[in-house]
Amino acid sequence: MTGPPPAVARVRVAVRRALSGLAAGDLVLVACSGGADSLALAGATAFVAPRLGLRAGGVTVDHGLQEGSAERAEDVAAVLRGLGLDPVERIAVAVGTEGGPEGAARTARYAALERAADTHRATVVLLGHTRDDQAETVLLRLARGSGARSLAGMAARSGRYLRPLLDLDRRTVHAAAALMDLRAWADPHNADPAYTRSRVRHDALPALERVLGPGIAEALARTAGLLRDDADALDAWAEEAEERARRGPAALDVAELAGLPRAVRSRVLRRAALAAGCPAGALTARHVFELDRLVTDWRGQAHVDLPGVRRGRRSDGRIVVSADEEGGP
Ligand SMILES: Nc1ncnc2c1ncn2[C@@H]1O[C@H](COP(=O)(O)OP(=O)(O)OP(=O)(O)O)[C@@H](O)[C@H]1O
Repeated sequence: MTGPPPAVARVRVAVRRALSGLAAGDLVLVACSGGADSLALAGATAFVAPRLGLRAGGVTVDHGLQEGSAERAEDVAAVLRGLGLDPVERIAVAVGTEGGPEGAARTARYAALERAADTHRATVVLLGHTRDDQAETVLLRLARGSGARSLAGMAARSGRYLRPLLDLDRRTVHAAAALMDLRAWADPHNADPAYTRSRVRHDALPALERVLGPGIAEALARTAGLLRDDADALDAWAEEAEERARRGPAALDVAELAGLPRAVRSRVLRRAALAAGCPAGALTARHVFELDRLVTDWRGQAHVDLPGVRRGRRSDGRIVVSADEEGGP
C-alpha cells in the first residue's frame, strides 16, 4: 500500500499535531479564502479531524471588494462542502476604511470569524498562514523598527486561533493543494504592487535571497521563534516587577523601576499605561520612552501626554498614569 505524496503527508501531520489536544466531538472551523494555503488546510483537516473524533466545518468570508466576489465565495463554500466539511458558512461583510484597505479587510474578516465560531460553538478556528507568511511579517516589522514581541511574528496558537501550517513552506503547501486536486483562486491583491505585503513577497524577499543566498524565509521564521521565547520571558519578568513596584492602584515606585533593565522597565511602564486606559493601538514606543525618561532622566518635566487623554507624571518618588483632567472630554 502506498501512502499519500510527501507534501500531502506533511500537511496532514502538521494538522494532526495542531489538533491533537482537542476533545472528541469538538468542532474545528477552517477559515478558507479559496487560496492554495487555506484550501490545503481544509483538505487536510477534512481528512484528519474525523480520524481524531473531531467535527470539522469551514467558513469563507466575502469581503465584497471585487466584482464577482459573492459567486467566488459560493464556489469556495461548495468546495468545502465537497470535502465533507459541515457546517460550511459563507459570510458577506462590509469592509470599512479605518486602518487602510488591508487592515480594514482584516478587521471585518476576524469579526466574521469570531461570530461564526460563536454561532457554531467551535473550539478552534484554523488559519492557513505558512512559514513564508511569517517571514514576510517579520521582515515588514523589522523594516518598521519593532521590538522583540512584534518581531516574534504570528503565534502558532493565539486564543481560539491555530496556525497549523506555520512551520511549513508555501511551496510544500501549494503542492499539497494541487495533489489533493484543490484548485486555488489567485487573489489579485497578493500580486498587486500597491500592497506592501505583495512587494515584500514578490520583490523584497527574492532580492534578499539573491544577495544573501537561499533560506532567508526559514531564517526569518527562526528568528521569530527565538524572539517569541525572549519576549515571553521578558513579559513574565515585567509582570512580577510590576507587582513589586506597585504602590496603590495606578502608581509605581521610581526606585524599584530604576533598578530594572530597560527592556523590563519599558514593559512595566507600557503595562501601566494600558491598565490606566491608553488604547493599545495608539500607545507607541515613543510614549513609553518619554515615560521612561521620568524615571531615568528626571529634570522636573511636567508630565507626558499619552493617548486616550491620559498623562504620566512623577510625584513623590512615584510614576502615576491617570486621566488627563484638563484635556479630558
Ligand atoms: N476571505 C477569507 N475567508 C476566510 N478565511 C480567510 C480569508 N482570507 C484569509 N483567510 C484566512 O487567513 C489566512 C491568511 O490569509 P492571507 O490572505 O494573509 O494569506 P494568503 O497567503 O492569501 O492565504 P491563502 O493562500 O490561504 O488565501 C488564510 O490562510 C485563511 O485561513
